[in-house]
Amino acid sequence: MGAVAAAVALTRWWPAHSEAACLPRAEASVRLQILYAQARRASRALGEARRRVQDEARGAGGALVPRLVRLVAAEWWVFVGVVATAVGAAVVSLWTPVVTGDLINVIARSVRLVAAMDASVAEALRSPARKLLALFVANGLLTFAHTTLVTILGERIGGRLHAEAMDTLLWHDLAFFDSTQSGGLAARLNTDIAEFQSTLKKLVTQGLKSATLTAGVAWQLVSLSPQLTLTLVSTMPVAYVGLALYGRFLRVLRREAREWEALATGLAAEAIANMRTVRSLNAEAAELALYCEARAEQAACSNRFGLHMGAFRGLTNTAIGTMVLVVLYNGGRLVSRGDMSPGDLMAFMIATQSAQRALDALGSLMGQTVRARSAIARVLDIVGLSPAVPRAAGVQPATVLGHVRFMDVDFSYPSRADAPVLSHFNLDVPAGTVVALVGPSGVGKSTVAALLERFYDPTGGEIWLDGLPLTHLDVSWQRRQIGYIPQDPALFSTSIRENLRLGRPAATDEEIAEACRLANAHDFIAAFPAGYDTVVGERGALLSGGQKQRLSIARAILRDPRILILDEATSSLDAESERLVQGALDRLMRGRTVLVIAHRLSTVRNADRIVVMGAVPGHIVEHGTHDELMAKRGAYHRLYTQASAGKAPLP
Ligand SMILES: Nc1ncnc2c1ncn2[C@@H]1O[C@H](COP(=O)(O)OP(=O)(O)OP(=O)(O)O)[C@@H](O)[C@H]1O
Repeated sequence: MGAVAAAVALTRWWPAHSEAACLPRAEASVRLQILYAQARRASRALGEARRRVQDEARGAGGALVPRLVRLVAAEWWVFVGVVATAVGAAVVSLWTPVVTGDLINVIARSVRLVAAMDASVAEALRSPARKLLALFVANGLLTFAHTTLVTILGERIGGRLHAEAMDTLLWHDLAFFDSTQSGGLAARLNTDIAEFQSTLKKLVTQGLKSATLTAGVAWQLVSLSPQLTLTLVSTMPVAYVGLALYGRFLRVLRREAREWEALATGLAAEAIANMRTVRSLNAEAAELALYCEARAEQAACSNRFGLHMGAFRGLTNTAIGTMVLVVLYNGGRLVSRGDMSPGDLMAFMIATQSAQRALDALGSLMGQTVRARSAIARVLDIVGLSPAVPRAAGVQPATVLGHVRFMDVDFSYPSRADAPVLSHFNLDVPAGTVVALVGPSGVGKSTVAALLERFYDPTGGEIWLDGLPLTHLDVSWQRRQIGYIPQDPALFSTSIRENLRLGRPAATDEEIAEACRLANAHDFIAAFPAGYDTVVGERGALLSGGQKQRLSIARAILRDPRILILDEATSSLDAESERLVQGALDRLMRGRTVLVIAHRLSTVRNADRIVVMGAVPGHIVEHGTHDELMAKRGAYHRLYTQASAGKAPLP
């Protein structure tokens, strides 16, 4: 016990005093604890989601094993092939020594009779030699087929899991991503699926082989001495229960290590993705400290896991050794009473050793299975998530005018359920009009846009499009009617052409070029050596803010939506870029319903209606046209005059 405690202390001490200890750990620790708490919360949320899914599906295969069976059953023909070839190869290896023995017996006999029966010895040798050759060839063919099929099985199941997890994530609630580290999530999916694939392959290769060998040897044992076999079998449950309990404990340790690992990978991904910010804030050392700290925690957990895994394996060996001893002891008594010959006892012990080797292989495979089980549980947690906004349900009206109404809408973000952002919020945007939302930062302007996009559902009240609640509409259809131009448009790291095609996959090159002309983007694209095939870098890093904005407008033109949301679309641009972008926007806005979320009041003067939001959640302070609001000399007038005089930042 003392040795184990000392080893545990060592595993805690070692990573903390490695390289990471030289770094500013104090600050890193605080942020890390927060991140870890967040990761645990996300993991708990996933666990809860899993339990919910399991409860819902209870009886229809919600638990892990039935879900795994379903996963494997989808590839049943490959699986049957894999099992058949593995069992076949094991049977061949059980048989090979028997036929080899026959051959040796013939050779032994021939040594005695060679002088008299030369020809018949050669004849007698032929039959076992042919059998042995057939077994070798069969073994070769089975090995070839098995290896091929196992690879196919692993790749097909892995591919299915990747696709299902990605499909779930692409449709899942944004609230989930608000509280989950995306880098960690992607990494976790990759490593977890890889771990499951590799264990599955080992299970159906070594596992099946060892299991078949064990069964074959068990049969040999029973035929040698049923009494001794009973002794052997009766000692097994004691060892098994203890080892199973230990296995459960190991799973918990493994999961904890994986959580730290996912956190560390997420931190690395986040730092790499935000490299410019890291550099400009001189945050390299802090990020490194944070990363090393997370890695050190992961290493401590992994070391603890390794320690207990060692103990687990040691216990397994001791348990098996003890079983052998018990058998030898009882066998000795049988021999002394004359109930068993010494030769049979020797054969029994040899067979027991073969069983031990096979069980040993199964034991170490079980260790890996423990890891793979938690890995696949985490992947299935993700696959089992069900979004609050159903993906394909509801009506798809034939025409859309674009009349939007918010009626008594209450909303708070799921991650901050106790902080209402909108309460009893009302807004009417008639079809074809431009409504601007203005007000101080943080009053919920962007939230209104997010709700209209149905990124979240309101907690109270309703949002209507052309007189139909959004919850009655097919969400994909609804989003097709909306073009969203954010302040910092997201571009993918592919060519300009492919980025624009995201707006309308079927768009021709001519249509793309026309949209870019309307968006004042064609000239700058044509000036690039690769033109429309220019790759824009991650998140469009190789383009300026104004260029990205104009591409985003061209994308919206291609989409041709009835409703437009402009979320501070020109606020971060210089005067020349703003002129180009504003020109493009004016063309795009014509004849559509537009919701403008404005920072700069100068950009909303021409709106049909301006809605001023106040600090009380969802409270509309006043609304009207620019002239009406200026004449009222209220909140808008105050904001406008302060902003024009440069006394206050524009809201
Ligand atoms: N994903 C989120 N999860 C939790 N809270 C959020 C989230 N997004 C915004 N909030 C909170 O909701 C409130 C309203 O935010 P919102 O972005 O809608 O304000 P805004 O008026 O658009 O602000 P700004 O003009 O600065 O963009 C803020 O208190 C903000 O902290």
